[in-house]
Amino acid sequence: MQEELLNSVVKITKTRDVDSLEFSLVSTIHEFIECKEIIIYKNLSEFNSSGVERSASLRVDEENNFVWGERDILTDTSQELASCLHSACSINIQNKNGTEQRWIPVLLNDKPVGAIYIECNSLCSHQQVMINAFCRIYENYLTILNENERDKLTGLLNRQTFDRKIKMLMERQLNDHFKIKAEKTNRKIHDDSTSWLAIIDIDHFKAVNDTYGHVCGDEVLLLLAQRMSSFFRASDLVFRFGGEEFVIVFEPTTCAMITKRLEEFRQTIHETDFPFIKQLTLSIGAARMSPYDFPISVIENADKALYYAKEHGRDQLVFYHQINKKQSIAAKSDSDIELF
Ligand SMILES: Nc1nc2c(ncn2[C@@H]2O[C@H](COP(=O)(O)OP(=O)(O)OP(=O)(O)O)[C@@H](O)[C@H]2O)c(=O)[nH]1
Repeated sequence: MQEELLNSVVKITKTRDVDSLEFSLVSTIHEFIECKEIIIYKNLSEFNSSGVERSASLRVDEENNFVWGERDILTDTSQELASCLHSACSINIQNKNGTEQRWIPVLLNDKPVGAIYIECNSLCSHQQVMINAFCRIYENYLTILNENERDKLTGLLNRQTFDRKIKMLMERQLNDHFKIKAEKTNRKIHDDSTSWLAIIDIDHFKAVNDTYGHVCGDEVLLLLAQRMSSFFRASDLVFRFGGEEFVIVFEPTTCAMITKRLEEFRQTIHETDFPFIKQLTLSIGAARMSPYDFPISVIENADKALYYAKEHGRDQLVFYHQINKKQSIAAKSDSDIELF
């Protein structure tokens, strides 16, 4: 038993990213305690977003099959989960049928950033100690991984995390794509719905630093990052790519919807009063991300669109698929001028 326990600790601490850590914790708890359900919840308000995410989850169905759940953003949470996240205290309910439900808070720097839900038969004291120990190991390791995955200044996901997250997203998208293809006869498909990648770059940021100093520049970056986290959905991934450049990867949606969201954000920032500076403007380059694309080529496309936006007056959103059209229109009007 002791050897098994030690092996489990080795398994948990072997992971190198938060997603694998969550799966490792859930499967380890399940190995030692026969649970009906285990769920890891994330409190998104700790990452400047709203709501609660149901992250890794495992359920045992009526035929005793293990079913891993899909990630989901919850619009409504149970009262017990809400008070566990609010009070940072464990909540335990004993049911009449001999089962129990537990919500154990997960703390990061003393703040409740999530909770672990366990539904199982009544636990003996030895099992309770073990569960609490696993949760604390998870919490300690999460603190280290979180520091590695996030940018120190803004708290957004960092450049290093991008490659791994994007690979996972592309794999998921490809699976969904095949699933949808298989179901195509039964479902109405929005063919325009794909993922999108946008690069958001602050205009003339060097002037902000040069005029008001780096501390003010840092404050502007932090405020903009907070705005991004609260404006976009928690399921959209926001990265600080470096300097004053941010990358957002959007869940599948239509071109019309993504245009509306990005334009609204650009306009909101245009109208926001930042400390010291009168006005901050953004240039945005965006590109479609289909399941068969290489991430590097999607970034290159978004970067070309961003370059076009910078070259053509800044403070605007440009899509990669629009550039050729815009260029041929410009070439046409140039030749029209030459004719006269
Ligand atoms: N305060 C602060 N400044 C940063 C940070 N990282 C990069 N910068 C600054 O960001 C500025 C980027 O300048 P440029 O690449 O010339 O871009 P820009 O002035 O925004 O001009 P355009 O992008 O062409 O509109 C440089 O002055 C960097 O020093 C940071 O973490 N904090």
